Amino acid sequence: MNIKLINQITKPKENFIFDRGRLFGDGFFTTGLIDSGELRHQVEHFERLKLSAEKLGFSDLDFDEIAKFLKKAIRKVAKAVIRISVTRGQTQRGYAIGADQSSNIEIIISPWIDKPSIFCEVFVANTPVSINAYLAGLKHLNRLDSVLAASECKQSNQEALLTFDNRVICGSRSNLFIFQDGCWKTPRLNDAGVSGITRKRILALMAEKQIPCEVEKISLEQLESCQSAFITNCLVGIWPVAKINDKAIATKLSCDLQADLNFIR
Ligand SMILES: C=C(O[C@@H]1C=C(C(=O)O)C=C[C@H]1N)C(=O)O
Repeated sequence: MNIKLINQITKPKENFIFDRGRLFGDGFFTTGLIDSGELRHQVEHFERLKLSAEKLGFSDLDFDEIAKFLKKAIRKVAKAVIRISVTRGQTQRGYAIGADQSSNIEIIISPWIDKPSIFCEVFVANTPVSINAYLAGLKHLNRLDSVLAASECKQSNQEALLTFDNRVICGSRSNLFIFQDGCWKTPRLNDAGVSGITRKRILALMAEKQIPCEVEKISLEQLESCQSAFITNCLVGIWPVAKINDKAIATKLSCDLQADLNFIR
């Protein structure tokens, strides 16, 4: 544990690390896969960053410059996980946003670790999802609900599902698809959850191949009675579910869909 004192009364010029992202979660991010020196689906990742910047009022970001920096930073990276975080930069104390904000962009490259097993197991977390219709869909830095839900997992092949008011919204680090009543379904994210890049790609591929998929409210009862399910994010791609709340479920439909979409993460 580290304790640090930043006393701006006795040392007003002390170099402080009042980064708004660290202090208030004032920022957003995206996580992706570097393959052969390139960020896979970079266009979609940058679209997401631009959408977050616009929604949260970040006006000083030059995405061409970020792309140039990124290209140089990852050009020799064979395979890794990348996280691009944007915060509203340094601040004086207090929530109000100063006029002279200068965003901080942090690019973290971490070792690639593939999913630990072919199938995953999901369960309904005790931690409820955070509800906020204005922030819904954004991959902003306020991730405490995901942190607490993920801490409920006992094994690396588990995913905790975040719910609210009998609705399943998403996983702590993923989106969810279920097959129920003859159709694929994924939760509507109008008041919570993260609109994942992989989720968006799969919805587009399904539409292109005329595979029906509804974006709608999904109840706990629908989750428990579904015929198949999978979770998605940029690192796992499509991860078929073999157990829901410790009850075995068929994986064939999810595996077949992966083949039908010719899906590559
Ligand atoms: C939280 C990050 O990324 C998310 C978390 C995971 C994970 O825990 O496996 C994977 C992808 C993202 N949804 C991050 O710090 O990169």
